[in-house]
Amino acid sequence: MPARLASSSPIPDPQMDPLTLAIAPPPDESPEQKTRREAEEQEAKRVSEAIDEALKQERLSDKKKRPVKLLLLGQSESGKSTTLRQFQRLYTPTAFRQERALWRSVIQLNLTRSVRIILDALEAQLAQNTNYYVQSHSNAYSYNQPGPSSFHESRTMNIMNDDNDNANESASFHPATIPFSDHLLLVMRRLLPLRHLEALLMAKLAPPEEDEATRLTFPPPVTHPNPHRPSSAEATLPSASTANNNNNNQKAPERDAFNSHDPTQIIHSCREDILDLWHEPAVREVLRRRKVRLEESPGFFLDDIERVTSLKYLPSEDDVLRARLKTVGVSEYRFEMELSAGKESGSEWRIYDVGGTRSQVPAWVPFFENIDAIIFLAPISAFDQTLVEDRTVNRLEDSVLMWKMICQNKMLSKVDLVLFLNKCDILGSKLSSGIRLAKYVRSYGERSNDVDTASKYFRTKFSAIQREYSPIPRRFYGYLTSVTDITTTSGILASVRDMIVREHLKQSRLI
Ligand SMILES: Nc1nc2c(ncn2[C@@H]2O[C@H](COP(=O)(O)OP(=O)(O)OP(=O)(O)O)[C@@H](O)[C@H]2O)c(=O)[nH]1
Ligand SMILES: [Mg+2]
Repeated sequence: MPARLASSSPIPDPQMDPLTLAIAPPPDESPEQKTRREAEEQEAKRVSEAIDEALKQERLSDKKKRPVKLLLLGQSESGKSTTLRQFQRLYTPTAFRQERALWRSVIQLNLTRSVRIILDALEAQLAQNTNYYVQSHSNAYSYNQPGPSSFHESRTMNIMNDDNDNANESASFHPATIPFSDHLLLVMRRLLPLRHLEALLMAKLAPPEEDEATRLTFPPPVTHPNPHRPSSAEATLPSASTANNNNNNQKAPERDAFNSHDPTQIIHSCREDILDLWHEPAVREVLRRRKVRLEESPGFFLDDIERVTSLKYLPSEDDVLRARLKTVGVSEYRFEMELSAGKESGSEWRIYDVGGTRSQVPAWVPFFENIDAIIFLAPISAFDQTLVEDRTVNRLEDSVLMWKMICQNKMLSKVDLVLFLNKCDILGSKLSSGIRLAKYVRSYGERSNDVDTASKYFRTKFSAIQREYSPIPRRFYGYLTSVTDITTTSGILASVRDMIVREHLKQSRLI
């Protein structure tokens, strides 16, 4: 920008600073010289003002072009990546549909893991059966002695698969045992290869230090010196961020990965046994007694065995939303929002999806800058669960602490907060199965143990924390969600999008 010229002064003041003195008119200036000088000064002033105006316009249009930035926060398994996938499904539907095939391995791993969890529970039960059988024979145990807590709640069952009739008879009175039919034992044996398959898929979809899949596709074949130890860079999720330009990954990774150990083949050949296992009443009883609630766990596909184990299985949109793939690091998803009438800005969006485990929380901070809105997910169904990374911490308490931390963060004081009280579907099934919320959340008191009352109670609590902890008053939007549900989530995301675009536009006009 050119320096502005001082207005004329016929007699220079000797006290003036050197710059003013230098540009002051000469003391002996003639009337013609004065006229010319004043015209030049006018012109310079006009140019200076034009430059100022151009800069202002440029700043304004930069701001208008600024992408809308949305950050997804919340603890691990709260539903951040699922929410991101819902955005993808709604706003880049073609890419989302094309990517479905890539999810097959992850879903196969999810299913295989559920089977392994059942096998583990059955083996533990078998050991317990055997234990009581041995005790009944060593005469060292009286059935009248107090036992484990489930002991008195359980109904009496027989130990089967025992060729000693007398022993079986005496153990049959023990309530902590559950009968295993010969067929069940056979099914368990025949499903053993799935343990190996789980390990094989894990080696492909997760780095060695992780115990869950963290990447969608297999790493490129053998560019790394040791193919069994992928680098940590490879461990980061290839991510939804590449929704529009990820087509290179689409060359059916399974084809080259397992020639002789094709997971699809292996899983398909186990189909009948998996079905038998899942529908066996004794298995359900073992799971019930051991409080293994697979239906409410991430990546549950046991109600879709026939479909998921078919040789031509292609994941549906719903499957992709229900699949579990842990986020490591931060993934960015960019997309163009269709322009609608009257919306001159906010067409480019960037959504940041972060990993939610505790060790990853510090990595969120750099993404707090220039954010338009945050969607914070609190899974309210987790009131009776603890964190995977720290079994001493209750998940609901952790969500509340994290919510306080976000509300009171000064860098975020002007950011709009959207709260998704998520997993309401699981909350509903837990409460209707008889689990009492008040047992875990004392302040819930005598309120009715139903999903409507409970979710509204949580909304009031989270909203009060927001009001109390925000450094300055701000806009807050709270929703009760089940983000795996396509119908309800589409409506909620459309409202959230409209709100964010409206506020983004207002900010652009404030410059
Ligand atoms: N039933 C049900 N399942 C849900 C809901 N939201 C998410 N899930 C499932 O919960 C699992 C975890 O969800 P993610 O979206 O991976 O969780 P995240 O917050 O991204 O977790 P990290 O990546 O570890 O931080 C997935 O299998 C989802 O399908 C919900 O509202 N209801
Ligand atoms: Mg995630």
